This record gives sequence, structure tokens and C-alpha cells, in this order.
Amino acid sequence: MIKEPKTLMLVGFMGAGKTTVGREIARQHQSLFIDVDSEIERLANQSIAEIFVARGEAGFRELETQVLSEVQTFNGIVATGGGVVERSENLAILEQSPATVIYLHGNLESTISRLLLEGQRPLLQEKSAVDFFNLWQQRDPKYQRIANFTVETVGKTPERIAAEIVALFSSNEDELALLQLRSEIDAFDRQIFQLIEKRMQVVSSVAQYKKKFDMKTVQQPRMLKMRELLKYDFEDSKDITDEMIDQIMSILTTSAINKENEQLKR
Ligand SMILES: Nc1ncnc2c1ncn2[C@@H]1O[C@H](COP(=O)(O)OP(=O)(O)OP(=O)(O)O)[C@@H](O)[C@H]1O
Ligand SMILES: O=C(O)C1=C[C@@H](O)[C@@H](O)[C@H](O)C1
Ligand SMILES: [Mg+2]
Repeated sequence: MIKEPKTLMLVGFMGAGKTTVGREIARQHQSLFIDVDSEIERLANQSIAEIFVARGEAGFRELETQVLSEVQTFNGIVATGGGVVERSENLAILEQSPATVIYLHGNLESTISRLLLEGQRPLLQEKSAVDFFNLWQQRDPKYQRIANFTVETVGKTPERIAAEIVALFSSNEDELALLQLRSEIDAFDRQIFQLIEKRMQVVSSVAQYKKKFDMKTVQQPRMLKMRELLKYDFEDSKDITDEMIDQIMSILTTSAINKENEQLKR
């Protein structure tokens, strides 16, 4: 059971949101928060980037292990650094500590775009996209191994992720299994709606085109063709039935037609 843990450790790839979500859990749950990277900077009196330059990655990892062993019994939320799984000493600390470990799982694409916006991680400067992909593949099973619970973060706001984690505190073992699955479903739902939002933006551009060339909003052959192609592509799927395609496409096309009519004032 994850019941009001004394220590809650967040692990995950750099940029997964450990620091942001950790602070938010502390705010929602009124607990203390500590960030391993910030503690390392305090200890060395240097920024992470400066530590990497002055002591190399190996020197940074030494400090990381030192701080991790100190915070393993911290009474509150601990955001670890993305590379905490790089050293076997750290894995042993996390496996043996009484802390509850939560893996913030995302996808490489959204994580890299966030990191590029920030541009502060030393490893980001020196690694190629392929290196990053390999690092992701190599670290992912390690985060999984040490985690008591994995939270799917794709498409969710930090507030939403934090609320999901706070909800775990009062759940028993059986409920946790269900919450784990629901965390995945919620992430898919958010991705589906984000895609629908993007689809509607394209619909807007189609409306402009139709206005320019004085075309009708509803193009019946096109509507039929869209469904026909989807049914063909998913004909082997047991879950995506023709009926489901008709129902979902009906909602999507009705919303699109309404939007086009509104834009074209028809
Ligand atoms: N769920 C989210 N949705 C959108 N943006 C997010 C989300 N989580 C984090 N971010 C943004 O992504 C960036 C990286 O987040 P954060 O610093 O919390 O990652 P981290 O896991 O602590 O990384 P590191 O391992 O490098 O310390 C920040 O700009 C933050 O605002
Ligand atoms: O993923 C990593 O190896 C790192 C992540 C950051 O949290 C920092 O600890 C540092 O930039 C290294
Ligand atoms: Mg961080």
C-alpha cells in the first residue's frame, strides 16, 4: 500500500517533470520538497553545468550518490536527477530504502522538445538524438525496476499528475493495480483530445480554402471515402469495429462541419 509515505521519491528521464511535479505534490499535499540536483548545487556551490565542466560527469555522479544517500529518509517529496539510475550504488539505495518510488513516464518526443526549450541540461549539449534515444532505452527498464508505481505523464499537466499521485496515498494494493491502468488510460485520452484539437485547426484551414474557391462545406464522396479507408485499414482489428468508426467519424465530421459553417457564416 502507498499510504502517506514518509519519503516519496520521483524518478524518470531528464525533463520528465520530477522537479515541477514534486513541487506541485508538496503544494497539494502540504509536505516538504527537496530536489537532489539543487542539493548537489548547494553542496558544490556551483551550478550543475559548472560541476560537469569542473569535475566531469563522474565527479557529478559522486556528489549525486552522496546527496541521494542523505535524502533517502527525507520526510517529504524528493525529486531525483534523471541520471540517478546510472550508478549501481544509487539503484541499491533506492531498492533498499523505505521510500516509495514513483516513475514519471513520458515519451521521448515531448521530453526532448521541453528540454530544448530550457536548454540547460549539460548532457543535452553533448548528445545527439540517437544518443538520447539509446539513453532512454537503457534507463527506462531501470526506472521501472526501482519504481513501486509508474505514472503516465503524456498530455497531462503537472497539476493533474500531482493530483494522481496524491490520490495514491489513500489506496490499498488492489486499488493501486486499477489506478496504474487508469493512469495509462487517462494519458491516452489526453493524447486523443490533443489530436482532435489539432484536427480542428486543420479544419479551419480547409474552411479558408473552401471560402476562397467557393466550395460547399459538405463533400459527400469525401465523407464516405474517409470512413471506407479507415474500415479497410482496421479490418483486422477486433477492437476498432466498423460501427465504432462510424460513430467516432460522425462526431468528428459533425464538429468539423459546424466549425466550417460558422467560419464561412453559412
Ligand atoms: N506535465 C508537464 N507538462 C508540460 N510541461 C511540463 C510538464 N512537466 C514538466 N514540464 C516542463 O518541462 C521542463 C522540465 O521539467 P522539470 O525540470 O520538472 O524536469 P525534471 O524531470 O526535473 O528534469 P531533470 O531530470 O533534468 O531534473 C520544465 O520547463 C517544466 O515546466
Ligand atoms: O539525466 C541526467 O543524467 C541528468 C539529469 C539532471 O537531472 C541532472 O542531474 C544532470 O543534468 C544529469
Ligand atoms: Mg529536476
